[in-house]
Amino acid sequence: MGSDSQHIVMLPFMAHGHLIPFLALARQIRRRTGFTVTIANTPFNIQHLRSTMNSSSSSSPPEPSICLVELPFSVSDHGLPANTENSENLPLDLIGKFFAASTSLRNPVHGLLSDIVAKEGKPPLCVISDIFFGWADEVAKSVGTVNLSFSTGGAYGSLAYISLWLNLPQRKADSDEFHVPGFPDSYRFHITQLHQFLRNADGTDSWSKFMQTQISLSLQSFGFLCNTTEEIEPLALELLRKYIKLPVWSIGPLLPPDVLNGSSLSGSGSGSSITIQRAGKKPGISTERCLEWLDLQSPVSVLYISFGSQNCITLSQMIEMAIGLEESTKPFIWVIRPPVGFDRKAEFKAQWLPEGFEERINSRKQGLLVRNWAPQLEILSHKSIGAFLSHCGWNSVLESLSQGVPIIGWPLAAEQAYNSKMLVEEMGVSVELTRGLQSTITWKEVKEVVDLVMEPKGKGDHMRKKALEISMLMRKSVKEEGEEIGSSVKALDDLVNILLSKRQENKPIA
Ligand SMILES: O=c1ccn([C@@H]2O[C@H](COP(=O)(O)OP(=O)(O)O[C@H]3O[C@H](CO)[C@@H](O)[C@H](O)[C@H]3O)[C@@H](O)[C@H]2O)c(=O)[nH]1
Repeated sequence: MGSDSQHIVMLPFMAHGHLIPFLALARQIRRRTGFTVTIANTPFNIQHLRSTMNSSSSSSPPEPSICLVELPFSVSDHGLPANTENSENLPLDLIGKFFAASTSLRNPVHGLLSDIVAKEGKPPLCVISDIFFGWADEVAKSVGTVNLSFSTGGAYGSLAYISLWLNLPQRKADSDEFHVPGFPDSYRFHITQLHQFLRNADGTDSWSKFMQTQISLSLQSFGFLCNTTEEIEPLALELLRKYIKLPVWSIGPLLPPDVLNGSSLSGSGSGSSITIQRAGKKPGISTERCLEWLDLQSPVSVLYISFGSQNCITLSQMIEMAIGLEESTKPFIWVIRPPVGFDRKAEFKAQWLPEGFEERINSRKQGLLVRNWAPQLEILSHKSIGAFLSHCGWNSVLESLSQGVPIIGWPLAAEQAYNSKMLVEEMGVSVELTRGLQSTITWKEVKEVVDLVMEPKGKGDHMRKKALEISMLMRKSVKEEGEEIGSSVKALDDLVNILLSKRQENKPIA
């Protein structure tokens, strides 16, 4: 597909779990089409994206540039403390304010799109906006283009999230288990799978109002993009299409190119031969140190533990987890963030863990604690990794499965519990340890599940086999050359062709 001086504008929500796949999609569009791609966001997040892109270009072949535009956004105008332009540092009680504040980007986005029209003499080919930015549809239409709503989740998780917020079926349920519109009758969701915001929602509270408004507006878009593939979520995509009544292009998994184009998988991972570019955030440990530590471990023996870019567990849950890990004697890497209720930027404190824990696991060479941020993809792609204890954020799920690594789920927020449900019930690549912050998990339960998955010739082997099959399907879906172009690459080509032909016909496409 040749360059045709077209321009696409992308609007991610201000959270790492959204910025990362948006950037991957921007790169994919740029590589595949040569179009100009602009990502617009608040100043902090633009700086983050800029440093991610700069750090990638040092060892990879140079990539065509993506334009980054800063939109004015003042946290104090919205009653938010300093340094909260990204969800990572927000305490739970301010998350609602943060979401509400995001609607203030509407006018700056309108200004940006109008400037593009004035400068280029035509509107951008399309806007691709986060599902939380439902207002972007009207803004796109007002300058004569279309909006595509992009869910950075998978198809199953997105459908559950959309339907739960729009219908609040738990309100009408007469038991803890209930049906969610859009899913077959036999699929039951449990009240404990809903985050407290959703559990408390009654349609009049501020969360319901935000979610119902933004999701409904998003569903008026020209189409819907989903970070998944036809191969790994065929049924969920069918259900999603039927439910939202919009064309859905599945253009994932959106991962750095080397992750899926790298050397063939062996065992649980592709080994450290893959160079994966991340950053923008400083790891709490150097990648070299992590890989050196992993090199000392046996293949498929290490448990990697992380709860993503913004979630953390409670102090008592951390203590039980630590005891369970120590008792299991299995090697592990654990990304430690301040427990719930502590300052999100607090320095690591030994009191968060049982007395002498770090010294003991260091002296036995059993574990490695990483403060705040780990080079996750590099870790997951190392051959010593046997499983990932994860909150089931969708990027973590895709990254884990792309490396054939099975999952121990501990969903905490957003659509994570629905992802976890699918990983267990549909894909057979995960066991759920527990869910939520209310869970009174004990160290014995931690040890039991870790043993179940990590013992050789145990359940983990079966899950690993399934995860490896999924990783192969992912590779197939992003194949860019040869006779069999992958389904996700075709989906992106198809979308671009539709947008271009509408424009050439000079038909109004909104
Ligand atoms: O120490 C860390 C922690 C995270 N990451 C990266 O950060 C991203 C985290 O994304 P994800 O696993 O999806 O978790 P969240 O940051 O929690 O993502 C939010 O966005 C996702 C996509 O919409 C949703 O699925 C989640 O529920 C929502 O919490 C991944 O790419 C990780 O590789 C690191 O590199 N190092």
